[in-house]
Amino acid sequence: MPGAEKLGPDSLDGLVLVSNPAVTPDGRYILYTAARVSLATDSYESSILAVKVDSGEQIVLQSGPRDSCPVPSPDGRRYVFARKVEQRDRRGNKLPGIELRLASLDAPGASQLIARVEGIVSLSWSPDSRRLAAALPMGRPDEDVKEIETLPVWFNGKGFVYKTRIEPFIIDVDSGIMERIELGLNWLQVSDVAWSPDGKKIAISVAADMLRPYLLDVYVYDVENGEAHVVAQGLRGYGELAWSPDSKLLAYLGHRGERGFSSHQKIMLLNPETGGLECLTCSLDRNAVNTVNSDVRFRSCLKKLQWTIRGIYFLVSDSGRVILYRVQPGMEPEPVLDPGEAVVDEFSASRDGSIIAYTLMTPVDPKELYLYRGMEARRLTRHTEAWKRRYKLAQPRRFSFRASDGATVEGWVLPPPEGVEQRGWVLYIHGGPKTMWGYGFMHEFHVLSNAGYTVVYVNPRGSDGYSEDFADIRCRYGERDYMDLMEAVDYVVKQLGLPKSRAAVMGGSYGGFMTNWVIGHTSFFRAAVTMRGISNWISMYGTTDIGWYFVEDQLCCTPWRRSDLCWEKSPLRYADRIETPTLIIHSNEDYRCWLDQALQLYTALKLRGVETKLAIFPGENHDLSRSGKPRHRVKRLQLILDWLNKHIPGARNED
Ligand SMILES: CSCC[C@H](NC=O)C(=O)N[C@@H](CC(C)C)C(=O)N[C@@H](Cc1ccccc1)C(=O)O
Repeated sequence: MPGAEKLGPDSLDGLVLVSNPAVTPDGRYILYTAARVSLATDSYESSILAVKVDSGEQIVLQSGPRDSCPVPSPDGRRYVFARKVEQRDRRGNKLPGIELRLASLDAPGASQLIARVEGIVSLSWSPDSRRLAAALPMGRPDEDVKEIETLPVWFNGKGFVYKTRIEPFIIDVDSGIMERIELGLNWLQVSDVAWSPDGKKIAISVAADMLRPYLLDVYVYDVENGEAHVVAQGLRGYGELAWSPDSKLLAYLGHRGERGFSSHQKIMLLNPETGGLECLTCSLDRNAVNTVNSDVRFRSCLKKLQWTIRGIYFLVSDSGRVILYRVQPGMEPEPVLDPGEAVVDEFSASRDGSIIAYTLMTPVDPKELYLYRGMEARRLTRHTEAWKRRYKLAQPRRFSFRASDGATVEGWVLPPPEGVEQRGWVLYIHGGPKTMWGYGFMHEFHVLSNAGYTVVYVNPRGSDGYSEDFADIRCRYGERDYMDLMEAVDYVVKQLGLPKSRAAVMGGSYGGFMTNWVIGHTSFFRAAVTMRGISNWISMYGTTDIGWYFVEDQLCCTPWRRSDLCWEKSPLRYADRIETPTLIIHSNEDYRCWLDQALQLYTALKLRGVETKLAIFPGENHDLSRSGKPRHRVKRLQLILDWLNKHIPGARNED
């Protein structure tokens, strides 16, 4: 029976975010994190729980409130986890602080501090369960005047990183003694570490070229003699690594940059002896990672690929769904767990691959923990059930249409729930551009739909979930992607009967860029909300964490090479055409798309007399809508609703 309460902005309160399903290698326990959103404490209160696979019994391992990321040991007896601690330097600047702790699965509660670190990028147990390979960020910014000689200066979610190197270590878990693995590099950012099953080697993927940090080299470190040698160079992508069960081969998650940052992530087989590389998933022509958008996720430390005796497991984004796949060298990739119109969000497999723990979500179900065994899927938790019972959630409907160049474009409409009067509708544009809308749970969409707005969300060209060619809009931002979106608008008006005069457009990041672009090219929409967006590619280039290489790759220009193109593709260039009332939302620590992007648009609209408002969220970053402080998230949603309600009048008979 659906509940009667309206799902408003503050319905975030009490929602439990289930994440990090980590099965012990022997398949006896599944450890996971449950984080409760609390408006009272303005935080995510996270604890670590476990389910006994055989009995289904649930155990609280760490009651929190800031514990997450359990990583079980190979012998299945212990686990390490992260405890967030508040740290400040002498001047009171906030510093990220993590305690890496060790606990026993037989004695819930008790835990022992291993190390106090600034973050954890990657962890991998030694097969004897006595040591950990770790990639840890080292080096803090100057407390007062920042004296900077490197790039990037800052990084979204991390702050000033100009002195940070991400270095590989071996940690003895019982003594806490940390030993640095020397790779002989001056500047390095390790992205992953993987200890081989025979215990002899640690594979490390690392960026060593400060000006091209997207280029990754793979090293193999010999644990016995302490020597490291390069086995592959100049790879790209996520850089995650997994050893074959016989410790002879490596699986590498990434690509060779065939289509720059528009390339699909692929599972590549790397022979560390010969340096030979073979693509195992190219025939799929789908991205071998999960890129579906959702705003109900919590920190997870699970690997994105895992090699068991049954093969290499990984997720695939496909037409809004996320499917668990497996591939064996020399064979074609095969789906293992296709959830239908749903998303397998994260997974882990037992050593023999017979047990798979995963989280699953649908557009109307926030994430819960599931178990897959013997071809059967079983739900193990019900953390979100009571929350769900309070509200009425509408079901989205999928549509597709043939774009003017013949391609098929997919989208969904989420109407208001039964009994809620339709006020208007919103075209909501996703970020990336290489992410996808689909079957992920979007709390924000339900807030809009409960307020009477049908949400229209479309995967235009540039999106993920389709072929690599579909995702590749390099040098052509604002062209085919814009046409797909406006053709979708035409479709929902003509075919689905959405009212022409009560439409708004909104989006974040690339979706914020596109919102700015849309209002500079049409006055169709009554209101716009642009969030964490881009208005000027020239200033974007040099002010952000990834700007200097992402802009060149995607826009094909720099401020001094083909700058005319950067400017031609900048929404600010068309500011004199904008008539749409526009709410601009930005965070003052957004180092992905810096605040100058919002300020320039705001100033232009103000001077031109277009109705506008700028909301700056202090202490928040690019991820405000997904992991910002709960009260800020509520405030943000309220601002959006107020703007829509003001500019989309409920004039029902206008069309
Ligand atoms: C180093 S290449 C990856 C860039 C990245 N793409 C991921 O989707 C990205 O941050 N893109 C921005 C726009 C870009 C700065 C022009 C973006 O649109 N981000 C999206 C996607 C995203 C989703 C979840 C977490 C991070 C990014 C957004 O913020 O919604």
